[in-house]
Amino acid sequence: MYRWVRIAIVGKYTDLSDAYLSVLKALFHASVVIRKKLVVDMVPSCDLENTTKKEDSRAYEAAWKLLKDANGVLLPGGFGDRGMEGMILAAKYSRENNIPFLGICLGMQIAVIEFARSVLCLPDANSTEFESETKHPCIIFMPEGSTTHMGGTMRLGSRRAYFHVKDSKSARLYENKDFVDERHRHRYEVW
Ligand SMILES: NC(=O)CC[C@H](N)C(=O)O
Repeated sequence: MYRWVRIAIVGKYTDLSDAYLSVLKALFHASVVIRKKLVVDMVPSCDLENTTKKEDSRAYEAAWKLLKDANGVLLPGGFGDRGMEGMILAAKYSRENNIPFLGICLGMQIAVIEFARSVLCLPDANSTEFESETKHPCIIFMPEGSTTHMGGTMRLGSRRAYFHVKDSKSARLYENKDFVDERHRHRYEVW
């Protein structure tokens, strides 16, 4: 048993202290339940990328060390393509090394893109948020949204999601209920 639990949050807003406040609070509550001292390392996703390796090798090494020292990796939400490839690298590293991983919002979409690229052998797989003409769109703009209006196109607030696979890991987390109502805040979804 470790006394500590080290979680790496790999995101693009790591400079903004309150950007991931709710995630930090949730991690803290979870650490109390499992009686471990929580250590959170903020890893700027851009720093995991090859461009940083060339431009600032110390930042690159530091980011990878934090990722490799983590007991768990959390990819939080976000918008736009900056730092996206670094998040994909973090998802790939976690999957290939069996590191407990949680992707929230954008983080979950990133995990889907990474799986499509690495496991389904679709190297061009992407979200249309980052590459509108991608050959293999696996995250797409939601049909109920509008491509022309920026305001009011977000799926916001409570939405019902049904579990199609009984006794899956996520269903078990919700005590095998038939559905859950969770808060949403996004424009894109898994195809
Ligand atoms: N909340 C989020 O992380 C948003 C994810 C993604 N940018 C979308 O709009 O779907």
